[in-house]
Amino acid sequence: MGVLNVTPDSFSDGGRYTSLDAALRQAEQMLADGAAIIDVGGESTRPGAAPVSEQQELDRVIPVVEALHRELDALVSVDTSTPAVIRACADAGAGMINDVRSLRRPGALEAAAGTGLPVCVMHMQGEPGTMQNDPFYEDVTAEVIAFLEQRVAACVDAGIPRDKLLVDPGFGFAKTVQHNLRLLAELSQLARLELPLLVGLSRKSLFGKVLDRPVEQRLAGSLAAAVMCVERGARIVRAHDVKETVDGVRFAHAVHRSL
Ligand SMILES: Nc1nc2[nH]c(S[C@@H](C(=O)O)c3ccccc3)nc2c(=O)[nH]1
Repeated sequence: MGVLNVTPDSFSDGGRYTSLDAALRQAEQMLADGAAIIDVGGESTRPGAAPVSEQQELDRVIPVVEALHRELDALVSVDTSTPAVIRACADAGAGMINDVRSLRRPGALEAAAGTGLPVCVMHMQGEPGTMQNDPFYEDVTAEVIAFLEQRVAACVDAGIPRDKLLVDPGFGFAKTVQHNLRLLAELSQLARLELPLLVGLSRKSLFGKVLDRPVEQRLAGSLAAAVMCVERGARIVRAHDVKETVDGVRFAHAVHRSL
């Protein structure tokens, strides 16, 4: 899953793709590099980021989704929590909803159910603006699993078939370094959910803290983590550096096929 940030303040490519043409070129490159999905995000979930209005999010995301669908026929995932954006993106040709808030906003469950699209639900405590203020867990892995089970049940109750759901532990969302490391070490336990596992670690501050690397020097750490996640059952890896990540994942698969 290649990351296409169309927010002016997304931390790793700060607004480089605000122009539609640049976004298309980047998406085309990621597909050529082996991405199966392009994840389009119009709301920066950076801690402390200014909230984006619904219209701003629509203006950023819809033209990109339409162009990706029309020009590249790509499987487009939309990183949004906003019901109006969920509906508009489905109409514009999006193929998947990726909501870091797990459809907890009022109307989001109904909007997602109405689109018939696959949905990824992700663990996060609280909101991006405050989530890193001293997050606490008795057992982070058990609590992430319980949260995901609860969101899966809410989606099924809202009419989203279970076979349209994916789960994601939400690395870097409301978690300390220790929480993230523990969650990765115990990632195999999420197999209990019996749903496809999506992970997103690419270039996150976790690598800055553990490896003391700035965001532009986190490829090695991100690749190590991607391979570790695949070895522990991850089926989709959300990444900025698609070409390199695809090679790492392909190599991990080759090793597993030898068994
Ligand atoms: N499903 C799924 N969707 C995601 N969207 C993101 S935004 C994140 C980033 O690093 O891109 C981010 C976090 C904080 C600030 C900026 C960007 N992370 C995930 C993830 O881990 N899983």
